[in-house]
Amino acid sequence: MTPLQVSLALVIDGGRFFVQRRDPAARRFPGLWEFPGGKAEPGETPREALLRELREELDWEPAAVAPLPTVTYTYPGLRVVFSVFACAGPGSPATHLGWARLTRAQVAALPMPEANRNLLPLLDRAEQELRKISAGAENWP
Ligand SMILES: Nc1nc2c([nH]c(=O)n2[C@@H]2O[C@H](COP(=O)(O)OP(=O)(O)OP(=O)(O)O)[C@@H](O)[C@H]2O)c(=O)[nH]1
Repeated sequence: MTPLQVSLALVIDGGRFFVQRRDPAARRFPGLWEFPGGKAEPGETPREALLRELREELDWEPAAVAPLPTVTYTYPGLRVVFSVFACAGPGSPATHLGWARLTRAQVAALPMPEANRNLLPLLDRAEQELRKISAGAENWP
């Protein structure tokens, strides 16, 4: 099974994570909550796919991006490799979907696609990793 490469953003502001609600008419996971992101196109790196999806979905560009460990999850007939990034920056993501900025505990209580249970431990690391790059790197404003 060739895995699907998906890039996801844990967008953090004030200790809260940005989540959006899938279209209730979507074919897969209608009405469930998810992190912004999507499938990589051929030839794209995970980071390029992330930035493109954020631009397309949210009209937003993160000022800081910290890679987190990759998570693999197998749905019936579909293996997905999630490249997860902690993201932060000024400005407000804009989406026509329902959205919210929630604490980790609130995110954990949401109806989400099954794979997202395996992403929850990364929420604890996300802020820590962003702090590291803000301490050392030039990609923080
Ligand atoms: N963006 C996003 N995708 C997720 C999450 N959790 C999860 O299992 N996925 C799955 O990862 C894939 C993301 O691809 P996508 O966002 O480009 O796809 P899509 O839902 O628009 O189209 P699809 O209906 O063909 O799956 C989907 O299969 C989606 O169901 C999540 O939190 N965020």
